[in-house]
Amino acid sequence: MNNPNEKSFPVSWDQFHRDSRALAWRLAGIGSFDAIVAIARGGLVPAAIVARELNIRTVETVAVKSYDHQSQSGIKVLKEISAPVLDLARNGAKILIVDDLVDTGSTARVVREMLPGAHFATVYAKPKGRELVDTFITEVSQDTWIFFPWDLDVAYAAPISGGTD
Ligand SMILES: O=P(O)(O)OC[C@H]1O[C@H](OP(=O)(O)OP(=O)(O)O)[C@H](O)[C@@H]1O
Ligand code: HPA
Ligand SMILES: [Mg+2]
Repeated sequence: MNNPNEKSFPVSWDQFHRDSRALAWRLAGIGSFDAIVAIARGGLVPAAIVARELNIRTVETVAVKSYDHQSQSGIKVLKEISAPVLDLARNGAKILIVDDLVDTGSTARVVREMLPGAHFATVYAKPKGRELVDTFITEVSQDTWIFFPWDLDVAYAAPISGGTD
């Protein structure tokens, strides 16, 4: 569904840390949260940064797989939200769901159904999924693939002119 992606948006660790901190600043202005549910795996890193900044100690995971490399496959929930955290939500606790990005919105839709009253936050958003997110930092176009720092390595880059250096 996202292939081929015409543009690429590589994100360094430094940039990702800054953007995740910016997300935490924005969330701090919205209210307080009792627990975070990170959507593993991509949501684990921003969730750790947001948890540190907002001093949230209860951090739960839900594992959802929707992509094989850049191709969207069927959505699979590999680990559900634990009963104690679902109970917290039922008893009125404020839950913050964190993911790295929303693309088509399939993952967000599935996790929102699990926690209907929760606040959904991502660092990046693409237009198709944007409406499913309450708070995000940076929007990129739908035909852009975001490369996260944990998927990258330092490598030679050919000169823009196309020649050799
Ligand atoms: O809005 P969508 O079209 O659902 O795409 C967004 C989801 O896709 C990626 O996860 P992925 O399924 O690749 O698993 P991962 O987090 O383990 O890398 C990303 O981390 C989001 O969770
Ligand atoms: O643009 C993306 N980058 C990384 N993972 C993704 N999963 C869905 N879209 C993306
Ligand atoms: Mg993910």
